[in-house]
Amino acid sequence: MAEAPKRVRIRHFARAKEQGITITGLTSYDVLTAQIFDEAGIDFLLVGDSAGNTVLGYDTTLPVTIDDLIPLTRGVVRGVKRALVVADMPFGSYETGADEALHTAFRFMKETGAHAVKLEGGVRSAEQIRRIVSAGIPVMGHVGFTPQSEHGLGGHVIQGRGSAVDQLLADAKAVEEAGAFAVVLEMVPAEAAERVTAELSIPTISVGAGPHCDGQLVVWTDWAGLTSGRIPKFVKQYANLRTVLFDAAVAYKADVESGAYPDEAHSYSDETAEKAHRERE
Ligand SMILES: Nc1nc(=O)c2c([nH]1)NC[C@@H]1CN(c3ccc(C(=O)N[C@@H](CCC(=O)O)C(=O)O)cc3)CN21
Ligand SMILES: CC(C)C(=O)C(=O)O
Ligand SMILES: [Mg+2]
Repeated sequence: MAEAPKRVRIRHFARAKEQGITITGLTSYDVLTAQIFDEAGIDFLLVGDSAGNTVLGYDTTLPVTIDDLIPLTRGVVRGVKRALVVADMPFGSYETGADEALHTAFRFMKETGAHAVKLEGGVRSAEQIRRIVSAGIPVMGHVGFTPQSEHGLGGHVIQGRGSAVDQLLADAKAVEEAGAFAVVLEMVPAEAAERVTAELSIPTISVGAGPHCDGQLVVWTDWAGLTSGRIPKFVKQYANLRTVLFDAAVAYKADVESGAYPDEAHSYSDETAEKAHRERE
């Protein structure tokens, strides 16, 4: 998306699709990364329930609660001037029906200042999306591989292969018809994502869904080389923060143990001694 908008709004998502301008998103879970990504011109920040993996150390997103995500989302909102902030609704916070979904969306909007919410599921979540949108809250959909149903789907399985593209398309269309302003396609073949993107009027956002979507999104800790262990095949690494921080920690420990840190420049002294020191210089 061009730098132009002062603040990214859902109309800029629609305009980007019309004009063929690609939308860029990253996850964020704290104020410092939000400031950096916002200054870099990233169009939207998702405070993902992937925080379960990246912040809280769980193996899946299933244990993540609304109360876990609210303070993280608040931090991200405080860090942005331009980017649109999307709050991810966690597992167990919207599935029982439209009332529960709207109640959860209200909590995120009132308690965090986020600009939109996201929830997983196509046909099965259409009533929830419709109700939240009718209350004036923008919704981002999420179809294809939906991590909150990882056990139901039987693992990290690519969705929409072969004839399963029909179900993918039906889910994406249900999200669009329910009033969502954009839809995430996660872990689907590039050809299937291309077809969905062509058939929808709202922008598609790829998470491992190839180059033909209207936007791209990635979990920032994977992309920056901070995540330990395996990262999904679709992630390209743009930095190696794990090595940067490891080397810094090793150097710091060595300096502390040798007495090289803290030196005079990084210590306070008595005021009068400090003044005398300055006068000597
Ligand atoms: N750190 C992180 N990155 C993510 O992309 C992410 C999360 N956490 N948590 C929520 C979901 C879960 N997602 C995932 C998790 C794992 C794979 C993965 O390991 N995929 C394998 C192939 C499948 C397998 O063998 O398990 C791959 O190599 O792409 C993909 C998406 C995407 N989301
Ligand atoms: C992977 C993205 C789409 C997500 O839902 C998350 O980060 O929680
Ligand atoms: Mg999520």
